[in-house]
Amino acid sequence: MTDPLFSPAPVEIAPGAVHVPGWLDHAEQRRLVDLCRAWVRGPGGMTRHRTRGGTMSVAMTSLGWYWRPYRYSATLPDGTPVPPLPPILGELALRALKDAYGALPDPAPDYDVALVNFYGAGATMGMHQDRDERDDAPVVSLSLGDTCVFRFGNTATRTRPYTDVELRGGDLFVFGGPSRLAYHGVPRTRPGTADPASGMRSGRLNITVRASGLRRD
Ligand SMILES: O=C(O)CCC(=O)C(=O)O
Ligand SMILES: [Fe+2]
Repeated sequence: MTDPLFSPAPVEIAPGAVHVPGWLDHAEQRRLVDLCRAWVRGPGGMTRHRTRGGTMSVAMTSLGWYWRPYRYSATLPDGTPVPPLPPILGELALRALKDAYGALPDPAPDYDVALVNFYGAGATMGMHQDRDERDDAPVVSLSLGDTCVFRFGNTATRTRPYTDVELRGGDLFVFGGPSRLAYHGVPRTRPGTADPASGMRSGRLNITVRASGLRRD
């Protein structure tokens, strides 16, 4: 993606919230899909957490820190330490900021956690804020597999005004600055839309990379 003529163009959805369609090429998508398969087989496994709204339809694994509603911990439920964030995700997050915003903030954020979400057919995610981090670094979201409707709202309410964006496999979405605490959710996915060249036959994966602002001591 170095030729500017072929670079995907960022689209600003709200101040600080940027969608970059087609950000990851097929090889990068396949690499991430393979890594996700390995990560979900890792010590943290995949969990459908119970939240205030009931059991989530999305199955999740955490990397770097363990997330469960509504906090991060340095250990897994069995008491073992959470392995550090895979370096490739920190590197992708910084590249994402450069491409979405045109520049890297100084100092560069210290990304240390990622949540990997798997959406099978019918899975959705209700409107919520990502507010368990103590660092206001932008959230970097990577989508793989099936297309979804990503609803990006405002910081005051779970309801309108919001913008519905189609996120396809390979798309990047970054939200920071005035949009960092905007409500957002996934009201639906579009089963069967995954490009087989991405290495995904069905379902949707989403990886959000975040800076927890927490210290392990
Ligand atoms: O699946 C998505 O695109 C969004 C996921 C999300 O909002 C989250 O993990 O907090
Ligand atoms: Fe979120």
